[in-house]
Amino acid sequence: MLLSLKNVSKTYKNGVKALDNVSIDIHAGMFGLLGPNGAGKSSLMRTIATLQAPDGGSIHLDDLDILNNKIEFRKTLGYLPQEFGVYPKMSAHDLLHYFAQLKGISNSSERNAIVDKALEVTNLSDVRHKHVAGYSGGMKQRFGIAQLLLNDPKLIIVDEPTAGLDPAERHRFLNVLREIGTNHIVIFSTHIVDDVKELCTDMAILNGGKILAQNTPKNLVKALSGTIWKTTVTKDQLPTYEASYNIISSSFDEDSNLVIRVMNDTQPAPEFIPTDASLEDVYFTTLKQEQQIELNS
Ligand SMILES: Nc1ncnc2c1ncn2[C@@H]1O[C@H](COP(=O)(O)OP(=O)(O)OP(=O)(O)O)[C@@H](O)[C@H]1O
Repeated sequence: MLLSLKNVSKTYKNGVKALDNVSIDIHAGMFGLLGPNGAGKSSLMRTIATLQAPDGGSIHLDDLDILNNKIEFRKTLGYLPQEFGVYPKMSAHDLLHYFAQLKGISNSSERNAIVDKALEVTNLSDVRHKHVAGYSGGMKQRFGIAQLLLNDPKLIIVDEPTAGLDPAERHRFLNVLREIGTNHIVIFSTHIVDDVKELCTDMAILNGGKILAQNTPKNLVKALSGTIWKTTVTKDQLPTYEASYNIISSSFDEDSNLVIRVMNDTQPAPEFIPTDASLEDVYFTTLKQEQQIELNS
């Protein structure tokens, strides 16, 4: 299974270029689309979901030209938007049966099996008779997944599902995605680096509507190996270090020391010690390099 985008661009009427010549191949498994607010993630998701037309480019799911075969494509698509509707006071069980009927699954034993499976995969079997309207944020997100699993989609698109979830709910939700990611293409957008680190077999970093990097999280981290250094500084020293070194990030450690991380091919100064590269380093250096290219152009 392969989703292939070639030169996909989108400029909104207000002149914002949300997608700038995006070309990317996405295989079965969990694909993480990582980018800051306004990067173009939702625009890309909506475009792949055929909810908005790009100005140019093509998108194929295997041999199917999806932009010219929307109806056929949508039968194989499960899309969970960033914000989805308000639910009526109906139980998850009844609501899923209702949606399954709308999707044309009229045979009741077939429908029972499909609904039971969707509830099981999303870990909602125990709360199937509770009203969805009263569910927590995380349960609602999982219900959204249960709903899109009803028609056994090949491609699942989930737009920033972990935003606003507490750590336990986030963990539960990521586990559900991990389970369905084994036999579907799941594209999942987030601005949380840890989501991608924990979950994805392939990833891309998007900013300014452009794909800045694509690879497995492991390979991206490996590419930075040997170039990341850290040292502790005082708050007063920070501006001097900022002026002299390529600081990727700064944060406080468990002893409340301010630790800076720097990218450099060789040891920047004697006080720096080498440290393992992280996916966060990859994310920040990629965004920073892009910023520098923009400034120099
Ligand atoms: N319908 C629209 N009309 C005009 N501009 C838009 C529209 N939708 C998005 N934009 C702009 O396009 C750019 C990309 O937005 P998009 O929502 O795709 O980014 P995002 O990465 O999903 O961000 P967020 O995480 O904040 O949702 C932003 O500058 C946004 O303001």
